[in-house]
Amino acid sequence: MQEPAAGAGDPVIETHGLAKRYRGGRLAVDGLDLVVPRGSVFGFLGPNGSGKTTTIRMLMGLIEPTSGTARVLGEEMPRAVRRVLPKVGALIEGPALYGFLSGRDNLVRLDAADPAADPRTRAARVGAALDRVGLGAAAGRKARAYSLGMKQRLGLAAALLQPRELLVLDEPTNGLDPQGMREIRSLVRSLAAEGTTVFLSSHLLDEIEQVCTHVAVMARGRLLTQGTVAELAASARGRLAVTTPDTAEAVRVLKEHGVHDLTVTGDRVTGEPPAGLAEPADLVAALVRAGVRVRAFGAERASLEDAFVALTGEGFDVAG
Ligand SMILES: Nc1ncnc2c1ncn2[C@@H]1O[C@H](COP(=O)(O)OP(=O)(O)OP(=O)(O)O)[C@@H](O)[C@H]1O
Repeated sequence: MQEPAAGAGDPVIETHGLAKRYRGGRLAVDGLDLVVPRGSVFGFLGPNGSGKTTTIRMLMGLIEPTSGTARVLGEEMPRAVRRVLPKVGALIEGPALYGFLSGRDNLVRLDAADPAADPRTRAARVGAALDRVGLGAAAGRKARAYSLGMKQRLGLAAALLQPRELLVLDEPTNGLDPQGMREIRSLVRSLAAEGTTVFLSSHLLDEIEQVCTHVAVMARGRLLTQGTVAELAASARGRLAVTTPDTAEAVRVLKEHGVHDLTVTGDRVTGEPPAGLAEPADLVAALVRAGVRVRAFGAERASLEDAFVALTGEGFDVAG
């Protein structure tokens, strides 16, 4: 059978008006238009309950959308699920592992369940996947003795048994300690460097900033924005910060010049610059003219967190 191949420039995931209402519930996903470029590390960011897992389930053909369409690797889901899924490695809601089997035997069992996997090359394939995730030395230990991070890596190894065009990882670092998180992140980076598109959901902003090239932000089932991480961070302007012993006078002068949302912490005054501010140095000159002793002045770098707060008016669980 001729398979319609997705071209190099086509998005790996594209949805139009994708929506899901669970029986008796409100819209868990509401009119989602998502475009995931090939070669990106795409962060799907949103607080718990914002609809990330529901979206991923629809993308993987595990549940039917209530309305709208989803294309994955150029094909309509869930209609083409059997053609698409072999090209996608997915880690959704923790890997299904047998605790009484070793890490290696878990992979052997999964590989054997894949009708397309050649049994003659199984041992080599399993060995390579274990090495890929750094579990080569622990391959003979029973999976129930694995740490959460090791289990997660074993799940990734399962997703990597076959070469994949796309990896879909639902909260891959959830519940991991910082070391486990670092391991998964560095694995994601190296997979991306080899050309695999990675779509990963997370409720952690700094995780997205560290590993992703692109981001889509979800809240209450709706997509707030999507684009490159750099674009989104640039859309939020950084705060101005002045270090001075004359904080009260500094606040007065800054307010006069349109700086708002001013806060004072010790000898530091920070605030939102006015919309039209072209030259922050003019503010320094004004402060100095008013006799404020300026010890330091700077514009803090806008983070993805600033952008998120600007979008939603809400704070965010940054470090997890
Ligand atoms: N099987 C289900 N039946 C009914 N409602 C559901 C079901 N699964 C999820 N929901 C609801 O849909 C909404 C979105 O949930 P979803 O799991 O997609 O969010 P999420 O962003 O992935 O959050 P989390 O990270 O907590 O899984 C929530 O209000 C949730 O309670």
